[in-house]
Amino acid sequence: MSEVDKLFASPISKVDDFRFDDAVARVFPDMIKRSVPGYPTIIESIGVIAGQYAQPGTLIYDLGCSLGAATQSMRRHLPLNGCRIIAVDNAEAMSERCREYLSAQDAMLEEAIPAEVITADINALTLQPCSMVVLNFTLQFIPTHQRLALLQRIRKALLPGGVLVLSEKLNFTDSQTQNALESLHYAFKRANGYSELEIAQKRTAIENVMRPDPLEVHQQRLRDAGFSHSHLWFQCLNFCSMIAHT
Ligand SMILES: Nc1ncnc2c1ncn2[C@@H]1O[C@H](C[S@+](CC[C@H]([NH3+])C(=O)[O-])CC(=O)[O-])[C@@H](O)[C@H]1O
Ligand SMILES: O=C(O)C(=O)Cc1ccccc1
Repeated sequence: MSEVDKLFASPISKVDDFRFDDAVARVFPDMIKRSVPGYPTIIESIGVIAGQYAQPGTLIYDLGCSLGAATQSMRRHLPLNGCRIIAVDNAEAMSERCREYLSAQDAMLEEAIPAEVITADINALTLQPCSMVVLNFTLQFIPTHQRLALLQRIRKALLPGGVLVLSEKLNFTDSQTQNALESLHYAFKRANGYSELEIAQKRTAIENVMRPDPLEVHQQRLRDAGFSHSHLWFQCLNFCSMIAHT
């Protein structure tokens, strides 16, 4: 269903800001796997984390679900325990394809917990009581000044014992660390077949729309949002994932 990402392979006279449009949606599985070190491990582990923390009979949110990779993983790992997943994305190109992928999964799995896809802005969505929320590389696309309010709403919706899985690209305040890990990230992309031109043009496309924070900023913001404890459970180069507890 998915194609090879060649979106930035030819010279572009003026690189536009990155958007989750139809062209991106078509190549997204290939793009994210070749761009985010550790992505397959994170996706698989989100299913394992759901197995540990999703409470029977409750709701799980996958916010900024793209094509629903995290939702699919949770459905592979969770028993039929009365849980239900709501996957949300405001990009129609993504949410429409996400519905198709989940229907294909329905046909593959004999029984899976129900999953519904909503096309909506997660900043405007009323969150119902839930035991787990996934923000897998989504918060970095939310304008910085709106991030705390979103985390506060997630914290309020979570039931006692509930968790947030927050995966993000990281920035480092120490320039030596920043340069070393950024350079290794570009080496990772080259090793996955991206050219210097593709790396440079993609970098220009995302620089105004994706703004990574340092780990300490995330940890303080999670505390400010009311989470009692958060910890890193995964890091590969400048990409990480955290679990925040109610
Ligand atoms: N305000 C918003 N409301 C809803 N969706 C949004 C918003 N802003 C951005 N998005 C959506 O967040 C997703 C970010 S991709 C997530 C990968 C996925 N989680 C995965 O597990 O494969 C990460 C990446 O491409 O690096 C896109 O689909 C956006 O449309
Ligand atoms: O490609 C990059 O450099 C990234 O940081 C990750 C990414 C992956 C998919 C869409 C946008 C950004």
